[in-house]
Amino acid sequence: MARKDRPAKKQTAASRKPNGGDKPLRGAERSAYFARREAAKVLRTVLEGDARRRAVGSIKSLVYSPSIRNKRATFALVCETLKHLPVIKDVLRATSVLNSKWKRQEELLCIIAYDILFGKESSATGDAEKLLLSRKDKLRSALVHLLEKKRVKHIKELMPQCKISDMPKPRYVRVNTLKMDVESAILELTKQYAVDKDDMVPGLLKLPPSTDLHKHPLVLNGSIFMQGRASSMVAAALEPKPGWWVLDACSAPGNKTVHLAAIMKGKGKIIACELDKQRVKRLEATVRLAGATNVKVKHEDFLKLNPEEPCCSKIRAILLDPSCSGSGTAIDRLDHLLPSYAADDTGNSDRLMKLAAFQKKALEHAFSFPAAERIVYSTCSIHQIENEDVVKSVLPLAASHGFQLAPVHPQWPRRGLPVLDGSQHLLRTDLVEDGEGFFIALFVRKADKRPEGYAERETCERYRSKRFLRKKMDFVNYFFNNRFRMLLYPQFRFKKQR
Ligand SMILES: C[S@@+](CC[C@H](N)C(=O)[O-])C[C@H]1O[C@@H](n2cnc3c(N)ncnc32)[C@H](O)[C@@H]1O
Repeated sequence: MARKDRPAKKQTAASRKPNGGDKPLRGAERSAYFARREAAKVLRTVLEGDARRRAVGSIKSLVYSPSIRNKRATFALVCETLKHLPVIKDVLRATSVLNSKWKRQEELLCIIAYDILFGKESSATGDAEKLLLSRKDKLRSALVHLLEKKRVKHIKELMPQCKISDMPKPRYVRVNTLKMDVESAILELTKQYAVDKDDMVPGLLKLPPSTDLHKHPLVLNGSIFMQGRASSMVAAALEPKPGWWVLDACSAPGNKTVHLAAIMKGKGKIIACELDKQRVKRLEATVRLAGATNVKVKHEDFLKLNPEEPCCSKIRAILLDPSCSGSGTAIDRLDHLLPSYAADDTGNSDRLMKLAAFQKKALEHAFSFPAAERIVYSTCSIHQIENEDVVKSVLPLAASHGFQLAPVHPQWPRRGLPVLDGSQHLLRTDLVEDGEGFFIALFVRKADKRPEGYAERETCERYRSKRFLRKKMDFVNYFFNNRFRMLLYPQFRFKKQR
């Protein structure tokens, strides 16, 4: 093919030569240049999603997508820039850098400004770098001026949200006893790590902070699940018995569903209800991976499940872990670095009130399941409005169905906020002390408070199964008593049997 006929090579960010392409960049310089551009792209997606309160993905998932080449450097740049973002924006505003031409590349300028002000100074490899480096002194004096104005000595004093995230947090894994026993899992994991058994949840193991198990064979084959301590307390608090019918009302991605299946030793039935179609796929994948054959996935709105339907009327335990603000796990997802986090922090935003209204409705619906004896309500939120307030608002209805609050993991030291009767039964985990903020409430219905119909139905079921057994025994006795006659006179077989 003649040279001029060859299709032009598609230019990617990495193949394009920065700085007009006259001088090739050295290795480190080149990777820093591209990491800044990749970080700017991720930062833009994250901030746009946050502004619309519709994240395309978490920071981690965006950085770890295949299109990002330099993942470590990009991740560090995005996180550090986000931590310093309000300060960086103030400095850029004070130095009038963000004119109409550069406004369109605001995220890139923020990344470079971070490097100049707090990181390693950028090399003058691109136009944006050249612009900010030419104003380096102005940027630095604007920062000094800002600190003086806010009456702080160090920039860290302006970033209280970063103190929590710097604390090391142990890695917890839950052994999936449907596939592997706890001792074998410990034996395997201790080949590489220091492993301790958790004293709260059976089968939960504690490993050193920042242990990376994402590619560990036991994780990949579903023998262990990377699940936090507080999250693992939820299914354990429900204590369903093997053989029960159980409902996981809002179940994707299914971590608690498969924990329930393990507690029930794979016996009985779990109905895993999920509204969101995409998340149903993740739920199904989790169930498959765990080998939880007694789980039936239902793509449905929990609020529309009819408690009188045959499958629902048998349900004896309900786990309700509805959508919530996620403020208790925001640190893991790095949400605390986002601008919207500060807005929600007051605990009274519109969004929180809408979530609380849904949570209340869902909990009220759970009480209407006729055979339900135990209901666990949980959130990964630190806000009272989603936790104690929801529980308090449903107490009269709960009582009218014969439910009352019961202690959740009584040995745990942190309990509910004292804003309702029975708050000592509620469980809270603390964002700082425990590294995550969860809330768990357990409602138990006394046997004598079950609706009349249920007691009758149960008696009826018991009666039916007894009658079936009796019939079976009659047949066996008949066969045994008449075996010789049957062999000699084939026409005699079953003649007399009704
Ligand atoms: C906090 S997550 C559940 C996490 C899950 N329990 C686990 O541990 O893996 C809440 C889930 O409820 C689902 N959801 C929200 N509203 C629902 C509804 N009305 N009916 C069923 N599922 C719902 C959401 O799509 C989301 O997947």
